[in-house]
Amino acid sequence: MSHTLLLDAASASESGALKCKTAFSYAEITLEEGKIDANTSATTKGLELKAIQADIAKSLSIVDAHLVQHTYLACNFITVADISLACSIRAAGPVSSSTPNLSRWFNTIANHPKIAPLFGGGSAAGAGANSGNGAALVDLGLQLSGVPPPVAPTLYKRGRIRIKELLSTPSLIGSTVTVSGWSRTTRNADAGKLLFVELNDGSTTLSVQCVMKNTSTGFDNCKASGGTGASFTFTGELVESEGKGQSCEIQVIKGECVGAVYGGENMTIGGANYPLSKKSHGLEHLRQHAHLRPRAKVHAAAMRIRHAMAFATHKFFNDNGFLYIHTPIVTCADCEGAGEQFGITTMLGTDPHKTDVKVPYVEEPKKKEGAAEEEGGEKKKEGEEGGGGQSNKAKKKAAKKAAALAKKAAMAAAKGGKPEEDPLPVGAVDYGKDFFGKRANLTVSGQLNVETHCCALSDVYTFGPTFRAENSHTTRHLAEFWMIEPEIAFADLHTDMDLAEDYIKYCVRYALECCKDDLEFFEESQFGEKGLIKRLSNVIEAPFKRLTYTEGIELLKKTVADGHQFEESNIQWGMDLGSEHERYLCETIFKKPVILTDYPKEIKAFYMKLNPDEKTVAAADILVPKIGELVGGSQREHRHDILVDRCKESGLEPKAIWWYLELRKFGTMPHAGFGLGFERLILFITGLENIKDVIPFPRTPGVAEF
Ligand SMILES: NC(=O)C[C@H](N)C(=O)O
Repeated sequence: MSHTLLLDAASASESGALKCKTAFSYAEITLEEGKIDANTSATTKGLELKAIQADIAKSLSIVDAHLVQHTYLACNFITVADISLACSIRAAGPVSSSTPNLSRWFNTIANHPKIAPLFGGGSAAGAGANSGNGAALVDLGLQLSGVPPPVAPTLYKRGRIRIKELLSTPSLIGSTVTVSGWSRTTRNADAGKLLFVELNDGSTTLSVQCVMKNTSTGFDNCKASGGTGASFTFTGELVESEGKGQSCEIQVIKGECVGAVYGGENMTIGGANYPLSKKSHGLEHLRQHAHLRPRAKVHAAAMRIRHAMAFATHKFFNDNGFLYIHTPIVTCADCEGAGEQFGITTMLGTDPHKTDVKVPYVEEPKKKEGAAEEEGGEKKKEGEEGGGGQSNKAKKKAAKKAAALAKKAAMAAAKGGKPEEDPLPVGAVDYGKDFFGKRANLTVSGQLNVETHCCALSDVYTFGPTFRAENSHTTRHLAEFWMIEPEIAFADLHTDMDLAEDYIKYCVRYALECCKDDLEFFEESQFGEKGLIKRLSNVIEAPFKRLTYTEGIELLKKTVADGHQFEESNIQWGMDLGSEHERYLCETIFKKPVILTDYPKEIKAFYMKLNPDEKTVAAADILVPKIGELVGGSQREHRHDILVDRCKESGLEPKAIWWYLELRKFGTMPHAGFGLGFERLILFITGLENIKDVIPFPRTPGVAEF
């Protein structure tokens, strides 16, 4: 591994402190034998062994300090820097107990499923290290998408440092730094000669204390800030803190109150009417101030985890060779067939107070002069058809024509071709005159669209907002929510669920590794969950329980027979399980995530593959403690004729999705996919209870204020 490459990778790290003199020469020094490897550069050879060892120890302690706040060396994922240093350390011998973070990091790298076999099980003292094996690197997946360029900001940095970086870089102690953010609290001391500002910039749940003396530039301006919520920029020296509960603080040289809080009477400076004052607020109060709630620790932590999970999602799928497909938000197909879509139209105009809005409707067909003649020579005088009157003969003819058209459309649909449109009933809203020329809706799922790309690009996923106009008032439903929907080619339900389980476990592992501070916050918070980190750790340790719907029903029946009461205790095969049943299975019976498969076809969507028993479909739901259903997926019905039948059985017009049916005509193949509700994943990870608290601006019936 080239040193230059390694140093480049390391310099992409947030901490420049990694660029020490010989840290990366470590690879080439056999410490145990006390001699210098023959490949070592001349410069290194020239150094005294003792000096080298001291330098290495110092370098490793810097790396160790860096790893207090970072999972990996350079990025939030394994890079070439981690692999190379891990290979070197493995070659050199056990990691010293004086560098516990390095030891934790090494174990993480060495136990990575792709690296562990190369490391002979992950022990630093084990045999069989193969740090320079090209084939092994191919196996690591590094070649699949190439190695991304290092993130090396040159233009946008603004000379300020984020508080997370500041608090995790001990080498900054003694240097001059600039921070910007919002005050959590401000406090005067020493008869007004000192000002303490607890500053947070959203990069971490922690704040940094900024101490201003009356001799610092901008003291009076900062003192008149109005307190909690004001925005500041401070420049000063980072020093070790004497106070309890914080490692360092900033002795401010120059401060500026950028935006004061005008929460006093008549918009004067003051905190009286600032809605997010210092005291702790309930979640409902925060929801009512959705524009300010990112300032609250609980929402900020939820948003950081939301970001991390979005990033982890893209990373997981990208690194497994999936392509991200942007499926449309406007659609004319109803994927779930549940009639719960939001329609969109431009026919109402843009002025909400306009009084003369007229929605076009389908009128009775008017007879044109000459047209009647063509159709039967019944020429009428102008005005005769006024009032909607048609002669019996004309009516019959129109009906005959409509019937013929309908037959033609049905035939075309059955064959899978693009049908001609049916004539609309008189009086129906004429969406033909609307923007898209037909009724359009906000999508309820990207699945049908993403399947088209699966049928060419193999493994794909979509991740975007979806909309359901259900009148649900629960803590688990939103009218606008985000869904991740992968679709895999040449795959059955079993592989589909393997993917879902891997993906969920990856997200949990990612959160445990990269969102430690925020998870600890939720563990402690009154709104979070005691034992959260343990619950999450358990999720990744054991396989999810898999059983069929039929087996699940039997277990629930037994539960009722044994005396347990559900709100719905009449458990019957064929019923749609309620959240109480789903939660009982995973929380009480199995105490872990449960994958329930093979549901009755009547309660599932038309596109799910009919099983050989012809009663059930190859569907699967993943039920998790606290939430209930987190994932819903299926193997898709890829046989054309059966799909058309299932479509009709479900009361859907095959012709409305003629293009979807055509996929089964041209090179069909087994494929499968699932949908995971993103907000439910965030509830699962944070331990929060209400879905409205894990999305910036929740949309529920009657609520779209912000
Ligand atoms: N992609 C999927 O399988 C998700 C499914 N269409 C749903 O909306 O729940």
